Amino acid sequence: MMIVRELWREAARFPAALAWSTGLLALVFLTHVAQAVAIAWSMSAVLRGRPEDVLAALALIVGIALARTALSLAQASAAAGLGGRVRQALRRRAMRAALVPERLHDTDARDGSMRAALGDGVDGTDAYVSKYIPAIAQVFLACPVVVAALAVLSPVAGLCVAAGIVLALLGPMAWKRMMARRGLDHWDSYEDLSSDLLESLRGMATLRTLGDVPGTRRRLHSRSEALRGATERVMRVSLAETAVIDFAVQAGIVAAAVAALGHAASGQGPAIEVYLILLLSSEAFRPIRDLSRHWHAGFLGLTAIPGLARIGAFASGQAPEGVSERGLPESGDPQGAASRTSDTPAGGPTSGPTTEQADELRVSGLGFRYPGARDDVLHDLDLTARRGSLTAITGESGAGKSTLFDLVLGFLAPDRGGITLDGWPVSPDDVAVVSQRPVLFAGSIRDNLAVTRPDRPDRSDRSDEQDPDDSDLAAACRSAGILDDVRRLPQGFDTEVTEAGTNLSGGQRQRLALARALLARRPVLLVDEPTSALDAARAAEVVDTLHRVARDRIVIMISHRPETLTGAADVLRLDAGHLERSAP
Ligand SMILES: Nc1ncnc2c1ncn2[C@@H]1O[C@H](COP(=O)(O)OP(=O)(O)OP(=O)(O)O)[C@@H](O)[C@H]1O
Repeated sequence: MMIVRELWREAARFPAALAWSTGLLALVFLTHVAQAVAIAWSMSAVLRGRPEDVLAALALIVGIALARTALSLAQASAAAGLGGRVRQALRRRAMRAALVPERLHDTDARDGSMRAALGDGVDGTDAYVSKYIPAIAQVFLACPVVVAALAVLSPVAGLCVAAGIVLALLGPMAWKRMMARRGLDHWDSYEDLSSDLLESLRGMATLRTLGDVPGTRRRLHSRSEALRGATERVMRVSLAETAVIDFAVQAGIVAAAVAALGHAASGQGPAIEVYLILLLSSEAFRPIRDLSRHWHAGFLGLTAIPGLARIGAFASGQAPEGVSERGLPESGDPQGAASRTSDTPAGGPTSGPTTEQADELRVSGLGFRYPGARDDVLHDLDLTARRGSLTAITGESGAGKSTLFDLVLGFLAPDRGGITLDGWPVSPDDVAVVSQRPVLFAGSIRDNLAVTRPDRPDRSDRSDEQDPDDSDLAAACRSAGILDDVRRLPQGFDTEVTEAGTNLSGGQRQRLALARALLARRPVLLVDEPTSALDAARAAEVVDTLHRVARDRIVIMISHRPETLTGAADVLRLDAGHLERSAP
């Protein structure tokens, strides 16, 4: 018997479902015991030449079998419900923990590991939660009752069966540590393979141009060999546990059979008692056999527990179900976190702007150092960006420009100083951003644009061509210089964008991202290298757009291209974390 505390705690968050599933399992077990009694009765009736008792016993056996079928179906459904609710809670919690700004800066986190933990890792817990936990409860509810009944019939048989049960439960604990270690190895190998596979798929074009496809194939092959080896080692330990349990079960049954024969030979009671000792001693081990079966089926999944703990899937406290640890209902969008991508408004689509317009964004005495770094990235930065004209920031690679943006967006918290908007601390809801590498999602162009709007219509309510907001979309696209491109597409705003926007050019992606940010109607717009993917003519158009946009909102642009700096009210140069004014 193995106790995985994290999963017990999770299952206990659904006490009604757990009790229902366990109760039904106990009833199913009761039908097995009742059937054993009925069989013993029918056999002794045959022996005593009582055909009417034989018929009655057979009818009882059939009735019990039918009842068991119905109970087993209900139990399977209850167990699936319990497992499903626990998986849903784990996934929801893990997503909430994963989709936070801090993760953008977690250099250790790999997307493949996260995908593996959220997918297979969470699913892997199902067998333990839905089958193994109720089976353990069944052992403690049912076995003592049957052992007590056996002890009444034959104390020796009762003792033998009790000893077998104790050995079956405690024996496997002897190598619990080894199991945990091998389980950890297995999950690490699995995560490594998943991460490498995802990275290879994403970077296939680069790998091909670098001529590293065979090398990648070899790397993946060695990862998958490592996983195979780890899986075999894990399964060997799991099989050893099954062997110990089987040994204890068989030894217990044989010893009880010997006791039953002794009982018969000494003529201590009627034949039905001998049959009962034989049949009940076998039934006493049924919950143990179930336990062993479910353990073996679910053990591989349990190796994901450390990975799930790493990504924050387990509840830290004991908040009642339906209420998260932060006191928020566990439903709906995880705090808008999913929407906080690098080119959406920092507050998520549903929060909306706090104010449509503001006059001044002020950065005062801002200092920041990355955790574990030796030096500050930004040193006592002062900067004021005003509505009405564009503020440009330039500087060498690594000077700290993106870090400054992340601080304004609330993705990072300053160590010193602060950032205010018209005198108030800036909120993520005030800021929209267009990043260097805009992220587009699979869906139509309309969906990609509407993702940022506070008044985003429900997809299901949309009547495609007559969408009343099309004028807004068109205006934003015109301002971002992408409207003509969209109109030239076969289905206009309804043209499907493939995953990551790969069916659009880099410049089109950037201009769509700009249109999306404009639609967010936030008082502050941060733009990171908006022209890096554009030719000179397009770049000039986008910069003109930004100048226009800057008339009624605060716009800060990072740019390396000197020609884009012309006309900016303020051009600031970041040099190793220090800000200095530079000639436009
Ligand atoms: N998550 C992180 N952990 C530790 N150091 C980091 C992290 N992100 C960035 N840095 C470091 O902080 C410094 C500033 O990085 P930042 O990305 O802000 O520069 P940048 O001016 O935007 O560069 P670029 O123009 O190349 O985008 C760099 O030295 C970088 O190595």
